[in-house]
Amino acid sequence: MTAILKNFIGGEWVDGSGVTRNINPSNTNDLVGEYAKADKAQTEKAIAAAKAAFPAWAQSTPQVRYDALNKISTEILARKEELGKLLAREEGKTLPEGIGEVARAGQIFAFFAGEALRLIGEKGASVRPGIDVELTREPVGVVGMITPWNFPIAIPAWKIAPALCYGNTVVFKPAELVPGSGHALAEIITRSGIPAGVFNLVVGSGSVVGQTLLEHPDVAAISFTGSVQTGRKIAQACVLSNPMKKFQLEMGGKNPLVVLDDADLKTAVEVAVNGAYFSTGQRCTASSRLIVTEGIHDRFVAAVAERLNSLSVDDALKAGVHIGPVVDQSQLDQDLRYIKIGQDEGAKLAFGGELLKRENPGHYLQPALFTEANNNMRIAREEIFGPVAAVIRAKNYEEALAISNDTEFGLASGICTSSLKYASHYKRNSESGMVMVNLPTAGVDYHVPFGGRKGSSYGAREQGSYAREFYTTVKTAYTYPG
Ligand SMILES: NC(=O)C1=CN([C@@H]2O[C@H](COP(=O)(O)OP(=O)(O)OC[C@H]3O[C@@H](n4cnc5c(N)ncnc54)[C@H](OP(=O)(O)O)[C@@H]3O)[C@@H](O)[C@H]2O)C=CC1
Ligand SMILES: O=C(O)CCC(=O)C(=O)O
Repeated sequence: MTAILKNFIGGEWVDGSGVTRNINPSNTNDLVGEYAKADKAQTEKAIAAAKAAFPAWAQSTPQVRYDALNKISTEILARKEELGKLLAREEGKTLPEGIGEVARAGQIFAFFAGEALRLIGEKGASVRPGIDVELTREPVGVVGMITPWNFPIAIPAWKIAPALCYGNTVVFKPAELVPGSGHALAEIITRSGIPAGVFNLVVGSGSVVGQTLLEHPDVAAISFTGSVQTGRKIAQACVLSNPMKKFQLEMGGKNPLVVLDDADLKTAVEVAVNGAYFSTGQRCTASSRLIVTEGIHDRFVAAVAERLNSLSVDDALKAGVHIGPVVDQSQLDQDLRYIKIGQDEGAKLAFGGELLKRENPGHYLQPALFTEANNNMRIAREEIFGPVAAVIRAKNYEEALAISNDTEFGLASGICTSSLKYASHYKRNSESGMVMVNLPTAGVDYHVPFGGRKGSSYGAREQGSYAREFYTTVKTAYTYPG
């Protein structure tokens, strides 16, 4: 029997009013851990603690914030193998992917440690004589963070690190499905020397903990990553709350990868397979639409199928595994539902899509490749969020670009080509927030902005120094020295 891991509220580890069980998707007999589940009253306590801690933290020096963030980074990086194993065990990413995600979280904290020292204001002259104008950035206040299950440490890191860096206080609600990495991160943060109340962890459901954060007048801002459906609810709640809350939403994608006749076939296949299927396709940046021109189409499809056939789908912790399990039964049901929808719509299932049996009971799905799909099919329009991609044939670059942009989403996009002309044109005309040339649509850097357009994102960009737009508010001060 392992102990129930507690929530962290106002500088203390506290019991919850229920328990969340964290199950390993590679082996559903394996209980990763049990976590105290917070209720509305405890969430309100966390908000009150964050509110009380805000004035002092907002006034803390850049050195204090640098030291805390740097300490967090150092511990995360020192423990990346152990934490990566926990992540792979609870979410189903492969071990190298899990370790990579943990390292990314450590690097994000290091980046924002430095960023704390770089935040300086601007001074200028007024249009009126004898008056000075100063622009400074101030923290926003208590920030509520609602995060998804697919990046259980990197996404919390890229919200919590900038929030603390710029002087905000935090109430963090990880996805209930994968509380382990969030809990481990919280433990590390509590050892960083930040004062009580500056950071609070409340594990619990979206409908209770999440909703309380949305409704509470003392929460100044909400940073959310997850589904479009929940994102819309969050937007409405933030606008209706009094006072209105600042919010940023990172939601779904239906990311296109264009493959042109002049692409290097080997590169295109690796880019497509990595972008569409690695991390079990459970990335908002995954390439779920492969838009391929006539001249390379058949060779590309055959080579992708051959590559998929060579991949090992198995327990995320086993050495040599390329693709781990789907995160849970409900996501697996969704993936299977869409595979059936694709077949019913007339697309051809050219590879995979079968449930797989492995040594332990887990949610194993063979990566699925559809061909003969068109862009009006539901499998080409709706986010599936699993190891499923559809190849759409295009006559030429112009048609490929039009199909690529014909979507309600606009997170990431990519093109494989050896033509500078088409690469440059695509970078300029692709309606997405992040565009890749001869690189997978998924798997981005941590020091530059992350975010999309259209239905994928709302509000200020995350990551890099652009994160300050969300986590600070600008003050314009006028002085007449007399
Ligand atoms: N863009 C992305 O990165 C992601 C997209 N998705 C998409 O969403 C689909 C469903 O995944 P799911 O996990 O259900 O996504 P959700 O959008 O439901 O969950 C994301 C986060 O929002 C919380 N939440 C849910 N409902 C509310 C609410 N009413 N108020 C406040 N917070 C809430 C969840 O809490 P709880 O702990 O209760 O789940 C979780 O922490 C996937 O199949 C995929 O298509 C999912 C994850 C990430
Ligand atoms: O592709 C990446 O590196 C990040 C993807 C992501 O943030 C997501 O899937 O939510």
